[in-house]
Amino acid sequence: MSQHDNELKCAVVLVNLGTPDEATPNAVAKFLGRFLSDKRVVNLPKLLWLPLLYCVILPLRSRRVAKLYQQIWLKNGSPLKVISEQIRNKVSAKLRDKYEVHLAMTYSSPDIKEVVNQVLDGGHQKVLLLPMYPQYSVSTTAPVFDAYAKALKNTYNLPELRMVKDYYAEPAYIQALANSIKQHWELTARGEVLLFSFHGIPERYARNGDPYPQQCEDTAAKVAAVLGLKQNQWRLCYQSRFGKDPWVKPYTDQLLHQLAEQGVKSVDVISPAFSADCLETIEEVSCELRDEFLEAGGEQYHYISALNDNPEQVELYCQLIEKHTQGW
Ligand SMILES: C=CC1=C(C)c2cc3[nH]c(cc4nc(cc5[nH]c(cc1n2)c(C)c5CCC(=O)O)C(CCC(=O)O)=C4C)c(C)c3C=C
Ligand SMILES: [Fe+2]
Ligand SMILES: [Fe+2]
Repeated sequence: MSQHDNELKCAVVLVNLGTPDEATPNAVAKFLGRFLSDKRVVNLPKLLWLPLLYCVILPLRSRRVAKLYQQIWLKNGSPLKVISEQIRNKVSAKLRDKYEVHLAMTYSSPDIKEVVNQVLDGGHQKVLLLPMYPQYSVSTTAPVFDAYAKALKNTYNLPELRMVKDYYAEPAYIQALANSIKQHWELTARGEVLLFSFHGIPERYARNGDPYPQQCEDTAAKVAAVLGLKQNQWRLCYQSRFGKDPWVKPYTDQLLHQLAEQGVKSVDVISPAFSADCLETIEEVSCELRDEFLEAGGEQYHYISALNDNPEQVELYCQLIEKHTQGW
C-alpha cells in the first residue's frame, strides 16, 4: 500500500464509549475516572465534582462495578470492546477497497488520539468520524468530536473531516430494530408490552438543548409503526440513572413496577441506544431489571439483544459510511 493509495482512501473511525481493559477495581477506576471527569458527561463545577469523584465515588464504585464486569467478561475482554471490534472487522471486510476502517474508544483503548495519529501517519486526507450512537447526546457524541479536535491540536495540515451526528431515524436502523424484534417474537412467546428502554441522561441536559430524548422518542415511534403496534402495546423509558439529579423519565425500573401492578405479566425489552451489548444491557437490563419485574409480580421478561455484529447492523454502518462520504 503506497502513501498515494492512502491519500485516495477515506479513513473511517468508528467510535464507541470505552470500557475497562480488565475487570479489576484499578482498571475500572481508570476508565470511570476518565469518563466521569469529562465535563460533557458530568456537568458540575470541577472544584466540587473532582474531589467527590476521586475520593468517594471511584473507590467505592470501582470495587462494586468490577464484580459486575467479572460476571459478563468474555475470553477476549469486555463485551463492549469485543463486539465493537467484531463490527469493525465486518464493516472493514465489506468496504476494504475504498475505505480504511478503524475502531477507537473515547475513554479507553484504543484511544481516539492513538487511532488519529495512525490515520495521519498513513497519509489520509479525509476522515469520517462515526460515533456508534444512534441518538446524539452531549454526553456521548460531543466528546468524540472533542477528543478528535484535541488529538489534532498540534497538527499543521488538518485532514478534511466529516462526522455522522446521529442515525436515529435512518430507515436501515429502524428496519434492523423491527426485524430483530420480529425474530425474537418468532422464537418466544410475544410479551404483552414492548419496552424501548434507552440509556438516560440528566433532565438538565435536555433542558439545555440536548436533543437526545426527542431522538429516542422518534426511534421508538418509528419502530412501533413498522411493527404495527397499538399505543398500549409499547412504552418508552430510560434506565441507568447516576447521581442525585433528576434524569429524563419515565424510569425503566419504576415503569416495570407500575406495569406489574397493573397486571401485565410479560414484557419484551429492547435498548436501542446501544449498538453493542455491554455492562448496561447484559447486567442491568437483562438481569437487574428482570429481577425487579419478577419480584413485582411479572412472570415473563425477555431482553432483546443489541444489533451487535448482525448482518443488518453491519450493512447499516456500510450505508452510513457511503452516504456521508458522498462527493469525496
Ligand atoms: C452522568 C453520568 C452518565 C451519563 C450522562 C451517561 C450517558 C450515556 N451513557 C451511554 C452509554 C454507556 N454508558 C455505559 C456505562 C456507564 N455510564 C455511566 C454514567 C453515565 N452515562 C457510568 C457510571 C457507567 C459505567 C458503569 C457504572 O459504573 O455503572 C456504557 C457501558 C460501558 C461498558 O464498559 O460496558 C455505555 C455503552 C449512553 C448511550 C449515554 C447517553 C445517551
Ligand atoms: Fe452511560
Ligand atoms: Fe419475548
